[in-house]
Amino acid sequence: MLQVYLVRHGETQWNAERRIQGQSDSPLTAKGEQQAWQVAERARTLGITHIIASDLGRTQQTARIIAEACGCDIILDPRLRELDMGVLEKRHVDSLTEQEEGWRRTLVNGTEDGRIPEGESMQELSVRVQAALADCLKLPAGSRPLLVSHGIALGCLVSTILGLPAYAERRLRLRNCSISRIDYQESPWLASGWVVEMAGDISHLDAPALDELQR
Ligand SMILES: O=C(O)[C@@H](CO)OP(=O)(O)O
Repeated sequence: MLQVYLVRHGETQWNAERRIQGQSDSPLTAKGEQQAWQVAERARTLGITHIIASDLGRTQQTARIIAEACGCDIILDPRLRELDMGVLEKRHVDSLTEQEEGWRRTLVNGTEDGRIPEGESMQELSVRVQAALADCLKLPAGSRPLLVSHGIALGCLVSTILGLPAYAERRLRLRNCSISRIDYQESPWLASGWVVEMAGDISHLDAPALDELQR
């Protein structure tokens, strides 16, 4: 049975300031680095064989810390990037105009193919993160990959495995440096496929970050 671990990157400067990142980027805070070391310490005990990370700076920074602890190389995969939030990237969540807030809600509330102008739909996000996950099935037998990605991207992956719409990610709290695990289960009796073993576990963290975009 293939076990895949999912880790959201550590707290960043813009997470702490409640600024929308998407595919824009800001560095980890000191607390974010500490979270990354703590999740790395936990990952070290899990027999991780591959670290596959979104190519954005914050995920690479987190992945480097985990890779050092696990003694693995990092494979970068742009399909694990955060949802492209178009013209709202870099904006403070409390500074949005009524119209901009409407665009954000279109996504959050799951309007079919809703997107922020110049951004990506949840459906598009879902297709690319699922493709990245499916490629884990091509790794050699006995592999145990750990994916380093983002709040909405990982939430979308877990939601869709559960058979929920991609926008159900808002109902899942995946804090910075939380760990989730999904397994590919082959079963003649139950339907074969991905199974969620745990989601959003932060028991290894001394200083969990707030879920910064919650209101
Ligand atoms: O892009 C962002 O602002 C947040 C949204 O949850 O994602 P992450 O911090 O995980 O990249």
